[in-house]
Order: sequence, then C-alpha cells, then structure tokens
Amino acid sequence: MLVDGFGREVSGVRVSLTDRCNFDCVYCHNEGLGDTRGPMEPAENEMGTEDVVRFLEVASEFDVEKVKFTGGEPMLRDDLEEIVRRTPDDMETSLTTNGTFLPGRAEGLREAGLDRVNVSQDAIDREAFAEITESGAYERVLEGVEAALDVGLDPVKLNMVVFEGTVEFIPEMVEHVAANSGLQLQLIEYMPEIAGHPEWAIDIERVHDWLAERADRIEHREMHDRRRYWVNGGDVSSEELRSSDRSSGRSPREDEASGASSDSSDGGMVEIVDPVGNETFCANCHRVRVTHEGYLKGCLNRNDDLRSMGEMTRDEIRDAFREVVHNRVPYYGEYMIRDGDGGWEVNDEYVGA
Ligand SMILES: Nc1nc2c(ncn2[C@@H]2O[C@H](COP(=O)(O)OP(=O)(O)OP(=O)(O)O)[C@@H](O)[C@H]2O)c(=O)[nH]1
Ligand SMILES: C[S@@+](CC[C@H](N)C(=O)[O-])C[C@H]1O[C@@H](n2cnc3c(N)ncnc32)[C@H](O)[C@@H]1O
Ligand code: SF4
Ligand code: SF4
Repeated sequence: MLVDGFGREVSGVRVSLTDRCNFDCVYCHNEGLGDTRGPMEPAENEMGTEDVVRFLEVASEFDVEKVKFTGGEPMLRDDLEEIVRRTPDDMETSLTTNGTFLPGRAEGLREAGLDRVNVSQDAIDREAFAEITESGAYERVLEGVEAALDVGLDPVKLNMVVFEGTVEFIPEMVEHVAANSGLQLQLIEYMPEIAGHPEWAIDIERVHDWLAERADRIEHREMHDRRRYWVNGGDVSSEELRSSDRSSGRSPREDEASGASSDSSDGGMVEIVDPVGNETFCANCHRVRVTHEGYLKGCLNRNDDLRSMGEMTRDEIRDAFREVVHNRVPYYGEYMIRDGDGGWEVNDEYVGA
C-alpha cells in the first residue's frame, strides 16, 4: 500500500465519473470542482469505461481496498453497471448518488457487485427538498431509497448536508433512521471552501452535543476520526439544536470501531462528517480522488495538485498515482494553517508550488 509523507496509507479511491447532474443543489462542491450545471448528454472529456477499469486495476495493484463512485451524478453514466462488474473483486464498491435513477437500476447494480449505496436526502419535506436541490424529484428519491433496500443494498446511508437550510430537519431525519432499521444517517458539515457562502454554516459542535445527549452508544471510526451515535426515537425535538445551549446531561457508552458497524439493536446510526478546520479528520484521511477527466488529486479541497494520467497506460497511471500520493498533505494543519486571528491561511510553503 502506498503511504504519503505524513504516514497516511492510501486505502481508498473516490472516482468522479461525471460532473454532470440532474440536480442543482445550492451547496454543491461537486467533489471540489465547482459547478455541475451544463448539458446532461455524455461529455467527451469524461474517462471512458476502459480508462476507469484500468485505473481501478492499477489501484488494486497498490492494495487499494475500496472505491467510491461519485460525481456529479454518477448514475447518469450508462456504463456504471459495467464499471462495477469489472471492478477488481478484492475492492469494496460503493456509490454516492442523489437516488433518482435507483428505481429500475438498483437490482442491476447489486447483481454487478455493488456493496453499498449512500443517497443524498437533505430533508423530509417536499418543499424544502425542492428549494435545496432545485429539483422536484423528492418522491423519486424516496423510491430510490426503497429500491436499494428492496434489493438488499442495506444499510442505505442517507447523506444530509448540515447548514442553515437543513438544520431544522435533523430531528425528523434522526427519527426516520431510528424507526427504519435499513437506514443510517450521515450528517455532513457544510463545506464553504468551494461552494462559497460561509454564512450558511452552523456550528457542528451543537449537533454533536445534541446527539450525545440522546445516544445510547457512541463509536469512533478510525477513518477521518468520525463519531457515530446510536440513537433511539422518542424525544428528538429540535429546540436545543437551534439554541446555542450546550449543556449535556448524559454520558453514553463510548466504543472504538474501525469498520462499518451496523448493529441496529442500539437504534439508528447517525454519523457526523466534520472536516471543516479539523486537523484530526485530515490526519486520518486515506483517500485519493480521480476527476471525471482522469486527473488524480490528493485532496477534495485542492485543485493545485491535479496530476494527469496522460493516455491512461498502466505505466502512466502507476507513475501518476505514486506522484500524487507523494505530494499529499493534510489540508487543515499543513496546507492551511492558523493565522494570527484564529482563522486559516495558506501555508507559504505551498503558495505557487
Ligand atoms: N473534506 C472532506 N470531506 C469529505 C471527505 N470524505 C467525504 N467527505 C464529505 O462527505 C460527503 C459524503 O461522502 P460520501 O461520498 O457519502 O462517502 P463517505 O461518507 O466519505 O464514505 P462511506 O462512509 O465509506 O460511505 C462528501 O461528498 C464530502 O462532502 C474527505 O475526505 N474530505
Ligand atoms: C457532490 S455529491 C455527488 C454524488 C451525488 N450527486 C449526490 O448528491 O449524492 C456527493 C456528496 O457531497 C455532498 N456535498 C456536496 N456539496 C457539499 C458541501 N458544500 N458541503 C458538504 N457536503 C457537500 C452531497 O450532499 C453529497 O452527499
Ligand atoms: S445531486 Fe449531488 S452532484 Fe448533483 S448538485 Fe446535488 S450534491 Fe451536487
Ligand atoms: S486532506 Fe482533509 S480536506 Fe483534504 S480530502 Fe482529506 S480530509 Fe478532506
């Protein structure tokens, strides 16, 4: 396995299959590449099926254990099933999608070997959903989640970006996953770095505190040092979540977890993904990314380290992979460092590098 200069093994790759999308979520970072707006037809600059498969075969040579397919909307690719089928057997395959194309295709993906799926659902409310995603496909997304569960792609993780426009729906979403054993919830801290609008962010510690008060059990996940809360339904009113009161009356059991635990006996699982300004998150980051155009990049938040894989021969892919891993730096704490006022600024060492 390749290891970067900060001792981080590269065990996973995130492959963006397209930057096209049928939604236009107001917060979208498009995996670090910005706007998803544009024509929906297949674009010439996208990696072809053979390129993606060859890349995954080389990644497997480097003992990469998992691949996440993402985008844009990865299900706009008609060859997704073929890509999943041809992914090396020793790699766990997962997909992050807006869910609209899962009805009708979930079974094929399962048969092709897909192991897991994350579906973005920011609210249990049709109107709010339409406002956030600039799409009227709310029912279609719910159908997509059902389709995934029906073919045994469970647990399905629901991805919810936590920002001003969604915070009020957290209690209902927690209740929703607590009541449905096939579902888990992932609360993703809004990242303004690429999407802009820093004023939309809310203090994610409030959400941690709110969940800690209600959790029967808390787990630590080694990846990104993420915390998982196991919450039963019941009193999940959002009042405290909206207020800044941080008093915590309970001490839930706290366990270590290295893998994807899914014991539903303790209630619904809620995981918080909180990268913003989080040096510990970056210190536990084991993934390299590939853009739809076939560039490798070492960090979601950076585009100054893009490395082309050229004509995508195996040797070119190997060289690019080694180089990108060699150049990886933790974004927070190394690339971005504290300025005198407690904010973040680019480390001089990397300016123009
Ligand atoms: N800054 C940063 N954000 C990340 C990283 N990984 C995931 N995220 C954020 O979390 C979002 C959802 O991630 P998913 O694609 O659902 O996958 P995941 O939760 O990382 O992976 P699994 O839990 O294994 O399914 C991403 O699009 C990012 O917004 C990362 O390495 N760095
Ligand atoms: C870029 S989308 C691509 C996959 C697919 N279209 C989807 O929405 O699931 C991947 C994930 O990134 C999350 N995301 C997008 N922009 C974000 C931002 N600014 N901050 C935090 N998460 C974001 C989305 O909620 C989604 O779960
Ligand atoms: S569905 Fe995914 S890729 Fe499309 S705009 Fe929303 S977050 Fe971005
Ligand atoms: S280094 Fe940090 S910001 Fe960059 S991808 Fe990894 S966790 Fe995210």
